[in-house]
Amino acid sequence: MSVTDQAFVTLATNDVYCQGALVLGQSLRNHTTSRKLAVLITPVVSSGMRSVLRSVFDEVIEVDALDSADSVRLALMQRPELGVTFTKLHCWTLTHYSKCVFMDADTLVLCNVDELFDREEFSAAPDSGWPDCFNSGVFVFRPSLKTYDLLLRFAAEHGSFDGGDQGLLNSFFSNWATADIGKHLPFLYNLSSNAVYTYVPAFNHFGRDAKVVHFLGATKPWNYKYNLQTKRVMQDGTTSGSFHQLSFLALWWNIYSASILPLLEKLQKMEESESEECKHTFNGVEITLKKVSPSVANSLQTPVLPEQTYEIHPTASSPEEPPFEAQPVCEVEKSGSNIHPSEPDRPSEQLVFHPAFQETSELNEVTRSVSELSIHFKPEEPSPEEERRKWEEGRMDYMGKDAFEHIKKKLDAFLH
Ligand SMILES: O=c1ccn([C@@H]2O[C@H](COP(=O)(O)OP(=O)(O)O[C@H]3O[C@H](CO)[C@@H](O)[C@H](O)[C@H]3O)[C@@H](O)[C@H]2O)c(=O)[nH]1
Ligand SMILES: [Mn+2]
Repeated sequence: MSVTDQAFVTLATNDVYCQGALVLGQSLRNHTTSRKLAVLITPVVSSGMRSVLRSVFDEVIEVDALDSADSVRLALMQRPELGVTFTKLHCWTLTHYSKCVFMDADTLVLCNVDELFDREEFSAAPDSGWPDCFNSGVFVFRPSLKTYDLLLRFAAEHGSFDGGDQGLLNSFFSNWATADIGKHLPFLYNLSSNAVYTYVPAFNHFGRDAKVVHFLGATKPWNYKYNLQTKRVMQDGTTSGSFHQLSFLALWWNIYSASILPLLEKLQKMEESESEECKHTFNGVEITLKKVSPSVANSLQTPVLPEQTYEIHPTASSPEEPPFEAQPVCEVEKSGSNIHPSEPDRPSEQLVFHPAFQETSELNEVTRSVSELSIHFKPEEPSPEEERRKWEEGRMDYMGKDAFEHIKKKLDAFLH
């Protein structure tokens, strides 16, 4: 029975985070939620991505990155670092819902979590870094313009101790840690993927009951590459991960390749660039499918069946990026079913067929010839005028291209 006045809400301020929102939305659908799905976006999200979002979410709601409550707005304009934070707060304006569950775009549900709607505002799970604070990646709230206004005022007045929404919300709902244990969601509803290795025995003991995985931190699932043949996440040389972490990442990519990629293809026939790869290009995002050259593909000895555990053939992927081999990640199907034996959308059931290649090749050839899937963030180069304006406003990129070492290099080049 569907409940129309309650919703899961997420946020994607750009096309990159949309990839996460889509996988989250699809995971909620796969586990047959009875609630509505809503996504907040900002004006920069491309029209193509919006139409893909609409096929997964019931509502795609555009909000301004900085708008609303005029008196507070000015004060907030002085604090550009609160921009994204502020955008998350817009979820309180969704007053056509009586109760909502906010979920970060970098979360993924592993089973139906509709029971979260039995909780009251403000319920959240402890943060693994500082358990007296809650993590703001999953929380139960009641939309209310009054609360929204109070939050904006609070933000303008006090800022955020961590510069993000989590610090702000923890200061605002400051009695969360002590007032009502009913508002402490079990950690299983917001399992940070790094907790998998920070407390291994606990993960081994409780992890099978995980309900929501949260890929918090700098490296998101879409920053990895995925091998479609082996259904493994490929290691980029700088990341290491435990078996379970990689399993969760593989699950993310499995949903992405099985359910999201076909939606993107429907929208836009894959652009065949060189013979080697196919690309989807959105606003600042490029989704790439790399093909293995036929000779390499033919050299694969093992038939590619998703249920099978097999060794990765090193030539199956690009030489500079060896697939992750230290852990038996190909067992992701098994590990998944260990966690929730009865869940329907475990990776093993999902096979990816790429229509762009189907016309020319047989099934096996398809899975053999499409090898690597990756998403690239391509920020648009700011114009010289824009750069100059930033300098004049004192907004240099001290850590990046305006770092002293770079400026020194330029000076040296100039003086020589
Ligand atoms: O450019 C961005 C950045 C963030 N988001 C949204 O904001 C959420 C939070 O950002 P995220 O990158 O997921 O942050 P975390 O790595 O999860 O870090 C923590 O710190 C954040 C800032 O306080 C909190 O929002 C998170 O809940 C908390 O887990 C994302 O999931 C998205 O929904 C965007 O849409 N665009
Ligand atoms: Mn997050």
